[in-house]
Amino acid sequence: MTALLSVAGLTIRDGARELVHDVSFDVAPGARIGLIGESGSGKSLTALAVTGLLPPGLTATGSAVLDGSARDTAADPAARGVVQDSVEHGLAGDPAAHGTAGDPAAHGLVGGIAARGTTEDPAGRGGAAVDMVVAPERQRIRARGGVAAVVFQEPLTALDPLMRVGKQIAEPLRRWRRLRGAALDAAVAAALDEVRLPADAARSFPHELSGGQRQRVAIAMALACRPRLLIADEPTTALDVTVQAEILDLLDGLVRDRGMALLFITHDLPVAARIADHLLVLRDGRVVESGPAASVIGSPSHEYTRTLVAGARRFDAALDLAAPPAIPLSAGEDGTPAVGSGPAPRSAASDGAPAAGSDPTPPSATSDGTPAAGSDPAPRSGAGDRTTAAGSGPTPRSAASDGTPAAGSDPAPPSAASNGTPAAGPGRAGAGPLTSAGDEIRKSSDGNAHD
Ligand SMILES: Nc1ncnc2c1ncn2[C@@H]1O[C@H](COP(=O)(O)OP(=O)(O)OP(=O)(O)O)[C@@H](O)[C@H]1O
Repeated sequence: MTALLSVAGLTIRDGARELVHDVSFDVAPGARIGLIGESGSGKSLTALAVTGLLPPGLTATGSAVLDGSARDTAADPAARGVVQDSVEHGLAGDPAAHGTAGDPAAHGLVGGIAARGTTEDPAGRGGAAVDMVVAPERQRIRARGGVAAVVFQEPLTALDPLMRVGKQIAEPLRRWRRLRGAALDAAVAAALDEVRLPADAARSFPHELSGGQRQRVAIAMALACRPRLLIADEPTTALDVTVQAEILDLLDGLVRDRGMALLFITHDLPVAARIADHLLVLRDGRVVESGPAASVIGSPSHEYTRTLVAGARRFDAALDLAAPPAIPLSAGEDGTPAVGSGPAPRSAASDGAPAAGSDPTPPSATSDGTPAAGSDPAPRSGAGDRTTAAGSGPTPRSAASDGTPAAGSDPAPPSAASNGTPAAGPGRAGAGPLTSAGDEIRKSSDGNAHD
């Protein structure tokens, strides 16, 4: 199967200084790859290089081929020759355009999608493979629009502060899918609905939305281009922990429903374990370990990965210690139901998005578009070896040589709190339904090695 993204020997330099060294991996259609590593390990630069958005001053060698040739031409306008062209607004999510790209202080750089606006590809070459390292900018722009879209950590700077979000979502739909009038309005409403925002959120300005709502808008904009690969660079890091979990759930569902491939960048192992099938562990600009998430987590072979896994286990163990005593689930003597015995009421999402099935909650703007009284403008600051991604064939990787649990594993079983409720990690969105890889973090903490 042809890879959607094939990265080979990617090396990124700042003058003579090597920031990313000889990184290689493939992302097959539908694969979910987690790129994990500590701050400064080169995750964001890798994402920027593969989307052709490296900041000025940095150079890349090697290749990063985005291949749109396998696109579904019936569903994909780009494959019919209508492709994205350029960043339209000064504030569109192109880090290079802001001069903030690569600035470690900016972390996620700027949020949103990598490119907006559309044009026609007169030659109808939207489906061609493009090496994002060496291709001319015009070709890279096409590939960004037609094949891959990016969601960054901070959505606010991706959004034009003076434009209602509906108009911002409409832009790629209008230009890219050539929708107009009622069809365009309906598509905007559908895009908002897909990210669980009510239709009248379209009339809000970005500052009238919460951070989670803004990230939903950025996701809607990214998906409007119908990309086959979504690159998400720490998309939940700037959000509080409950909102993180909701955005992760949303991304998880959208990627599944659309059959997209996902390159998910995070420093948070449980988050990566939850959303990715295959992990690449990056340290000091090098891939030190890669393989199916379950085996990387269950039997990490590199000392650095073992440290990451041990750290995640310690979080769970700490929560076990802090868990409240068990509360009996039986009814009280007076017949009142015991705490926790009833079904949890459905509530709106903590970022203000309505719970599935609930009535849409009006956003903070009134129907005429003016900010609602009391609406609170949210204060925001702004291995050298080739890896085959999940979905493109099994990657052999070694288990710990003697089969013993990883160094630093805690003896305490962290799999559930003492009252039987599932453990949840502080400061992370790993709570909730985990992939089997995520479960490995918990299971392997009982001292059993897993493969
Ligand atoms: N524009 C730039 N010029 C020079 N060095 C840069 C530039 N951008 C990033 N770097 C350096 O490259 C290295 C990798 O940075 P990168 O932003 O990719 O790390 P990261 O793993 O994404 O970290 P974080 O999780 O903190 O975003 C760091 O040492 C960083 O200081």
